[in-house]
Amino acid sequence: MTELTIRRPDDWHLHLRDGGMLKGVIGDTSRHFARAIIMPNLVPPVVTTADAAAYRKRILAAVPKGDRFEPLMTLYLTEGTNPDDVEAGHRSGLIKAVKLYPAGATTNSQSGVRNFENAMPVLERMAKIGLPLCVHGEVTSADVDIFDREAVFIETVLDPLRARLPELKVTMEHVTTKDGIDYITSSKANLAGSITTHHLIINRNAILVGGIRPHYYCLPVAKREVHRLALRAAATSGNPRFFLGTDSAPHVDPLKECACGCAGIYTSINTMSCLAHVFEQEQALDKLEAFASLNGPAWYGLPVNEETITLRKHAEPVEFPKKIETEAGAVTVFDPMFPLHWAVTER
Ligand SMILES: NC(=O)N[C@@H](CC(=O)O)C(=O)O
Ligand SMILES: [Zn+2]
Ligand SMILES: [Zn+2]
Repeated sequence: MTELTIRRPDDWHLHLRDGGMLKGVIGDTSRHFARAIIMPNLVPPVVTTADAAAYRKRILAAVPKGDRFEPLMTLYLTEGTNPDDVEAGHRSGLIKAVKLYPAGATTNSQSGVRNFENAMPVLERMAKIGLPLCVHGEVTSADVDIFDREAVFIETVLDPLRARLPELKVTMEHVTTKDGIDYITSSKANLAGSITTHHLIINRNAILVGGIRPHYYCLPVAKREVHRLALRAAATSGNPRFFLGTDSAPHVDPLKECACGCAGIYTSINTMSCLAHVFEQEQALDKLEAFASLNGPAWYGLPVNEETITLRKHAEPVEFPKKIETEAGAVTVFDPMFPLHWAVTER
């Protein structure tokens, strides 16, 4: 197959940041994607419905002319979040999910949840009104190895929470382990998972072999090969519980290339090319539409996109810039370490 037309995809986990960075990255998403779940981990975070409404306006103002893009807004869950504000935001149509960051788990998560008891009133309200909870599923205790943090989170936080609130819809975001995949597959209802582009392509060797490579560092950190293979099997299976969330997370190069670099990989610009490559390798191009365009809307209760995009396989490799320039500074683009031949055809 050398040409594939699918419904226009959506990105169910995206960092757009703000200001000059927002302006520099938004076009790489709106070129291919119709909608995206927008992560609220700004500084300060997007905590209230009013914050989300203002951020949505800034995003729409930055969308390049001619692109149609709908930001799906989320709220950053804190121990002080007001359940009435969350419900009002959801009922108005603005708020599509609430995001749980365990405090200290990842970039800008300082305002996240330390004591889950304090978040229960909001979580109970969400279960009642059917508003999904998106989770960064890692524990943060110093005694848990960083490669085990997802598995330990499932066992000690997620499973007890779901037992206590079985009606709460939970999206386990950026699943990186076989443990996560198995947990989702074996659950009966109200649990789904997003998978990033880069976790389908790299394992932990990419970060550490032959020198330390900060542009492959993200959280949750890439794991062993056995986990990558489990992610690929899940993404290409067609199982409606799994869908694309790129977790494209731009940081300017000086903040990545230093003694204590930020976590995050920038993939918006070449995600669809990378995914077509992966799905072709797995002989599952016929499942790409389910993963990128159908399963996510079904989970979030939204209509699928009516527009389509066409991917074409070129004989010569398709080149992407090594870095994009933004007003905030240069951002290195994810390098899959193999030539890309698939590209979205220009409209
Ligand atoms: N994925 C990352 O490595 N980084 C994200 C935060 C997150 O999604 O955990 C970011 O905001 O930079
Ligand atoms: Zn995260
Ligand atoms: Zn993220």
